[in-house]
Amino acid sequence: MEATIPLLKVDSVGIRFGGLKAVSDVNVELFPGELVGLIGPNGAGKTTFFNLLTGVYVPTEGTIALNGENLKKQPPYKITRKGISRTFQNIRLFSELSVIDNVKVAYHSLAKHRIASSVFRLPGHFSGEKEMDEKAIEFLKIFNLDQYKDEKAKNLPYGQQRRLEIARALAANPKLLLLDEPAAGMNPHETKELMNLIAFIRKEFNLTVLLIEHDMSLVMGVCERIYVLDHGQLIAHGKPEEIRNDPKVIEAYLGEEVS
Ligand SMILES: Nc1ncnc2c1ncn2[C@@H]1O[C@H](COP(=O)(O)OP(=O)(O)OP(=O)(O)O)[C@@H](O)[C@H]1O
Repeated sequence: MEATIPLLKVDSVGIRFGGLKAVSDVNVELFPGELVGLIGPNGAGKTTFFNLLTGVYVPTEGTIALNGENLKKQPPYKITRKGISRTFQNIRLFSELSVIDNVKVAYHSLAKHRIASSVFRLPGHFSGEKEMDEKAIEFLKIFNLDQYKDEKAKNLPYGQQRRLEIARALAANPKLLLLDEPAAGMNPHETKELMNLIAFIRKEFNLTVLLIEHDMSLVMGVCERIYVLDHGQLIAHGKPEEIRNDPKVIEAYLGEEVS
């Protein structure tokens, strides 16, 4: 089932902020095609871990390798080019740009570092604006957003903005997609649709997906494996049923719903 060579290998990674070990001695392996959850109580270090994977923070200890290549000290735009894309806990769209331009920005982030300013210039691998538009509309169609392509991103309802963020991340052609609470603020119907969509794009684009999510039943329902962080350390990892019954996880979530 699992390939023997991990797509992502995180070895004893950690980072300190002053006296606080926000992430400490974390080991994670993701294999091609997996859909894996990263859970943990508030302040456990989940978003910091994503920031380490994407070059926003440089680890103070340990190594991160994508397809065997060490990513240490690579800036975020280079890591995106190498195949790691993400969404953010708090939506970070270019709110004044149109929906389609928000997707096209992803192509430019592949071509060069100057993102917002370069929206109307052409990266080398597209022969023209028309081809770029067509490709962007293909992505928007997958997320049922094509009819809003000329709307400013800020005018979309919240759930659609969240979907647009994923469309943009996907347009950067990732191997590994990191989703930081993609269903936050969505109603149960939108959440279910989103999870189906994530399952669909994973297959369609041969993605590996690492998903931070607070909704336990959702994580347990869609993820094949789950890592659990608490106070910056991994306290458990395994299949959903193993995680659900793990005493350390239950203790970390004391008072919260685990299943
Ligand atoms: N840039 C920073 N400087 C100082 N402390 C930070 C910084 N970024 C994160 N932290 C701290 O690191 C710890 C982990 O934060 P992080 O946001 O990664 O947790 P989280 O698991 O994503 O939490 P939540 O579920 O609430 O989003 C927290 O104590 C946070 O205050």
